Amino acid sequence: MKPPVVTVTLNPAIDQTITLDRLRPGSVHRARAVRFDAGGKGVNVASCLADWGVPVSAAGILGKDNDGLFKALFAAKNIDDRFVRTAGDTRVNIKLVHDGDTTDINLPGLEITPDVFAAVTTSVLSLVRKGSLAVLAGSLPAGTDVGIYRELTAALSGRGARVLLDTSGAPMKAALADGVRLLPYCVKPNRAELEGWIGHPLPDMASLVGAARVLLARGVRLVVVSLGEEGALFVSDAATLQASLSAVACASTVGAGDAMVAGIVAASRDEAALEDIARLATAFAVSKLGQAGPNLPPRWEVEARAADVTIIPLNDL
Ligand SMILES: Nc1ncnc2c1ncn2[C@@H]1O[C@H](COP(=O)(O)OP(=O)(O)OP(=O)(O)O)[C@@H](O)[C@H]1O
Ligand SMILES: O=P(O)(O)OC[C@@]1(O)O[C@H](CO)[C@@H](O)[C@@H]1O
Repeated sequence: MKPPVVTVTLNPAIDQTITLDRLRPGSVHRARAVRFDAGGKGVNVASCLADWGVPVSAAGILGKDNDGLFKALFAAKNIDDRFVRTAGDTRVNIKLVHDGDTTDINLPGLEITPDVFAAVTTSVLSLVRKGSLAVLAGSLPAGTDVGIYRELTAALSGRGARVLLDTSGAPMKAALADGVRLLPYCVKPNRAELEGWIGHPLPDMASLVGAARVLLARGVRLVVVSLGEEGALFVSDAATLQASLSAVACASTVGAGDAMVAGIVAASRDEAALEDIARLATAFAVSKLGQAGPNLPPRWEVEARAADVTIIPLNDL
C-alpha cells in the first residue's frame, strides 16, 4: 500500500462566494447568487485528491461551532477527518465573482492557544510514515508563531515524509530561510508570493526561473511557480519547463492553485517524471476552474486535459 497523504490547514475558511454582474466600489450591489463551501487551502487540496481517488487525511484546526459544512464535505468524499476542534467559529472568507474576475476578502481567523497547536502536531505526525506526502497550506491564524511551518517541516521530514508547502509572507520566509536544514520537498508560490520571498520584482521568465533555482540551491527539490493564465513553471534539478492550457470555462478561480498542488501530490505519489507532474498539475488546475467549489470533474476529463497541456522546455534560461 502507498504511504498515506495528509493535508494540514491551520487556518481553514468557509468560502462565501457571491456572484455580481460587476463590482463598483462605493455602490449598492444586488447579488445574482451565493454559495458556501468548506475551504482553506489544505481542505481544497484534500477535496481534489479525494475526487481523483487518492485516500487522504485532512488535519488542522476547526472552530467547533460551525463545522457542519466541513463534516458534510469529508463524509461525502470519504476524507479522513483529523481536524482538532477548538472553541468558536471558523472564519468566513468572502469571494466576489465579477467582471470575469474574483476579489478575495480573507479574514484573520481564530486565536489559537499553544495546546491546540501541540494537539495538531501530534495528530499530523501520527499520520505519516516514510514516503508519505504532507501538504502544509495557507495562512496562519492570528497570533501564531511564524516558525510553525518550519518546525512542522522539520518534524515531518524527520519521519521520512515529503512536505509540500504552499504559503506566503513571514511563514514562507521562516520555512525557506538560508540555513534551515530540513526544507520542503516542494513549494508552490504564485508570482507575488515568490517576489515577496525574494524581495524584488520578477517581471519575466528568466527572473522567475532564477528565483526558483535559489530555492533549489537551498535544498527544495521541486519548485512550481503558478502564473494564472500563463500556466506554471516547474523547476527541478532534472529540468525546467513551462506548462499551460487554455481554460474553456471559469466558474471561479478560487482554489485553482490548490487543485494544482493536489495534482503535484497525485503525480508525485506515483513517482512521475517532471513533465508528467506538470501535465497532471495543470490539468487539475484548469479542470477546477470550470467547477464551483473545490471540486474536480470526472477523471476522464482531467486525463484528456493532461494530454493537451502545452509544455515548453526552458532548460537554457
Ligand atoms: N485564466 C486561466 N487560464 C488558464 N489557466 C489558468 C488560469 N487561471 C489559473 N490557471 C491555472 O491554474 C494554476 C493556478 O492558478 P494561480 O496561478 O491563479 O494560483 P494561485 O494564485 O495560487 O491561486 P489560489 O491561491 O486562488 O488558489 C495556474 O498555474 C494555471 O495552470
Ligand atoms: O487566507 P489564506 O489561508 O491565505 O487563504 C484562504 C483561501 O483564500 O485559500 C483558498 C483558496 O486557495 C480559499 O478556500 C480560502 O478562502
